[in-house]
Amino acid sequence: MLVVPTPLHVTTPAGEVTLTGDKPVVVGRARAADIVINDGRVSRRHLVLHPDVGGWRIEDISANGLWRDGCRVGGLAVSGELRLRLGAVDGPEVVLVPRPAPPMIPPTAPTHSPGGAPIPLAGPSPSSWPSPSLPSPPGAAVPGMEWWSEPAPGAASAPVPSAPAQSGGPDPAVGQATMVHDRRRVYPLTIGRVRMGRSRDNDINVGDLLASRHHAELHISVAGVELIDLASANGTFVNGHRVTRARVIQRDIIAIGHHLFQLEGNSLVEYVDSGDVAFEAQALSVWAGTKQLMHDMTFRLPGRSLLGVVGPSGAGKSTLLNALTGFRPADQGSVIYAGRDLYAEYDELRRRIGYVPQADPLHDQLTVREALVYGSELRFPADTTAKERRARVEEVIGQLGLTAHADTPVSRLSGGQKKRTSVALELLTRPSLLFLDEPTSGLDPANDQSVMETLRGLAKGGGAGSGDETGRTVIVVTHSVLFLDLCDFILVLAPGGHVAYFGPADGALRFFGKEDFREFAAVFRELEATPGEEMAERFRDSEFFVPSAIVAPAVRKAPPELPSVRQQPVRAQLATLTRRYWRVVLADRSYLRLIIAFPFLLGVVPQVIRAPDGLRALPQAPNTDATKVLLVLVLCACFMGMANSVREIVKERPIYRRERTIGLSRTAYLGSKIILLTGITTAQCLVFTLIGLVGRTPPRAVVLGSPVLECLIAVGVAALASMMIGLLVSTLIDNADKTMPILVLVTMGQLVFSGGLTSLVGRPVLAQISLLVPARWGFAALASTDDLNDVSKFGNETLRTDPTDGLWKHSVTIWVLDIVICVLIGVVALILTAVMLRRIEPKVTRPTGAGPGPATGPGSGSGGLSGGLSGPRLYGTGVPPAHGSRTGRSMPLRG
Ligand SMILES: Nc1ncnc2c1ncn2[C@@H]1O[C@H](COP(=O)(O)OP(=O)(O)OP(=O)(O)O)[C@@H](O)[C@H]1O
Repeated sequence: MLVVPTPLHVTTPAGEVTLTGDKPVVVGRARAADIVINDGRVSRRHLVLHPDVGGWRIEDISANGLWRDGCRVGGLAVSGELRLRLGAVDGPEVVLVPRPAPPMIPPTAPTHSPGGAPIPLAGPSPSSWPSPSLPSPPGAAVPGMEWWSEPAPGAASAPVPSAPAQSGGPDPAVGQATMVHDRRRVYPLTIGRVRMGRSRDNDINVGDLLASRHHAELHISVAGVELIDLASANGTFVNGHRVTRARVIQRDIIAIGHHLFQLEGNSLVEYVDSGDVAFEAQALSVWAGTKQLMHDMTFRLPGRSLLGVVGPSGAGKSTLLNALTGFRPADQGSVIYAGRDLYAEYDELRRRIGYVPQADPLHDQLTVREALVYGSELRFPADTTAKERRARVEEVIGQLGLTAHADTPVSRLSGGQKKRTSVALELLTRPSLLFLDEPTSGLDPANDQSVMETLRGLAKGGGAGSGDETGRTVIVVTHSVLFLDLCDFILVLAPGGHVAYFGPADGALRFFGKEDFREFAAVFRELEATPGEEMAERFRDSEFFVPSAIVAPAVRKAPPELPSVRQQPVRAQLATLTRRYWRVVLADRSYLRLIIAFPFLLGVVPQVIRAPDGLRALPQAPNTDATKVLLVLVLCACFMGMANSVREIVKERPIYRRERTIGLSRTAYLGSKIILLTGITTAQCLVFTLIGLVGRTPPRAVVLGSPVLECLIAVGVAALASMMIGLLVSTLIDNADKTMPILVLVTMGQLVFSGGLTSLVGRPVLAQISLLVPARWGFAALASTDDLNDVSKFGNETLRTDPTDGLWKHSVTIWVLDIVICVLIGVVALILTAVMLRRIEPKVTRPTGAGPGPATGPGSGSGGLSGGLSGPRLYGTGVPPAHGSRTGRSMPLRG
């Protein structure tokens, strides 16, 4: 007979669980703790619960101790109910209640589920909850599922009878309270499998385009509930983290798209994140080195709010936007969405964020509908049908009032319509939070007003029965103040990232003593002239400041590298992007005409050179015309290749940056460029080389039997390698205007280092540099085919004193070497381009070493808003906190 350890019921701010295992359990703030309590007063590893014979023992391993009834206590044995505070007299409470021991179990007890398969025992997900030493005996409670009714033998597929929460099990009502979203449906669970997904043949139909057709499966047994992701495109999440397989217990939040599920009693309750939830910034501070860019930024927005963020240039608006979106998380503080920590659960919650950058991420050549269709292909799982995507596209077109312009190219839209198209692109995935960076910049007042009205409409939603029932939180950073009265709340930033005002729009006018927002320019001047701390102090001392809560600042460690949010396999993305790129090329008629005319026009250039003797060797004189013809050939090809590509990435920067955050694959993006540009450049080279070589073909081939074919290959690889260099340049520069001078410079460099203008043999530095230049190798391959050493009589003491060039040798090895090295240069340029592309991608994690960290944080820093209070303030909105406020929220237990 084995002794089953006495169960211990543990209640913490992080949730409740009954421990039945025989291994010690660590409670602390560290993510690696078995029970994680996210509170600054709790040590990373605060206490250990040791199972002992006949009970449990507590070991204190904290810095600030365990507190009981106002006194610090050391290690204790748990004999009855024990209430402890961690880290301080008023620290988070842990309640320990021993439960009656289960019956003695014979060692031969079954170790398998009724179905026969071994089932991992339930516990907090994802995996490392200490599991009991023995399986649950028949009739006994299952760890983590003590509320679960035991099925009758053979009743595996029968519905689990509804059972009231037993003592010791979590109260279903409490679990319910942790969820602030709309409760939609309750699914009674049965022992067996429950499949969830978008398709109607699932047990639970998830009506969300972000869900895959067959998305995930719940395996329910007496031992617990296991969640298995069915290789979904968009991922299955438990408590904010993507999982492929995880055990779930009460209060764990399972997320599939916007649909959230929780075990409540013996049912699975579905909630839908419709966007109508509170959003809070809590004590956000950002540093760049030792400079603090943002000070204790704290505010709370109820659901369906439109917030306008204004402030003079350099006040910190972009810094705030980056912190709120998680693109560049704050060094200190939290962003709370629907009661959940955005940074901690970013992997899941980032998918609820829509972000419209200042530069519209749109291809001018595409129509509104085309832009949205391609956008939907990139954003939705590969198993969505074109019909499903099309329906959503038409829905957002209608929602944004773009129906009349659906087939208009983006280039012909007004500024306001263009901005609405960018917003439509974001709305495809129904984000609950929509951020816009200066959407009205450059717009006339009429368009400015129409965009702001659109944003207000998006915040409020269309009401019951509409396609957009509940609205969302919309945060707009703007320089334009004319229509700020359309905002529900205004956040005025003072230089240094201080809050100069936060509250209702009309309150801002009264606070700054203005009649109208048109007078707000004077406010900006005042903000620029006054230290940020002083402006913040003024606001804090005013009647407009509503301190509604005090929260402890949370110092954040750098978030881990997150997996990609890719919805589509790379191949599918490659196909979509290539089609879109091709459509863009076709739609731009003038560009299309140019790339078609290019090879014909350039092909004439070598023909202008008089070469009566063609490319052949003359018996008694050097044929200098041959060198000129070959040089012009290779140079035009290099120019053409680079000209094709040098603007391609820089002109699409805003699109690339935005699409990267929604899961665009770098490989697919670069691949689509390479495929199309290679096709265009190769076709151009074919035409151009054939025209250029009319009447002047090298007499003998080296390798392939056809001198023309060899010339085509030599010209082609030089052009393609130059094209890759063009892409690299396009990645490195930040402005398309810089492409022209760089193109000229690089082409001149290719001319000098080609070896056709002047001999590079025996010229140390020049010779080495030339080895990196595609024109050098392309020209060498042409020269090898033509045997240019002989044709130009190099090395012939009596006719030309120039030494022969080893790379021009008319030999198979040398010709192949020339081609291979030229190809390698292209490959290296491509690899560098892929590496350099990272530089222009939005950063989603804090750079290591940024900011002085907690030790020199706000408490010991410049003072700012925190002077006088024990923690940063939460500026209330003047309205009651939404039901999603953080207070009372249970954090999930982590394994
Ligand atoms: N990496 C950095 N290092 C040092 N200072 C920085 C850094 N990034 C931003 N800043 C400074 O932080 C302040 C806030 O910058 P931010 O771009 O957020 O302002 P902004 O209000 O968005 O300005 P604008 O309206 O001109 O876009 C500015 O003074 C800026 O110079």
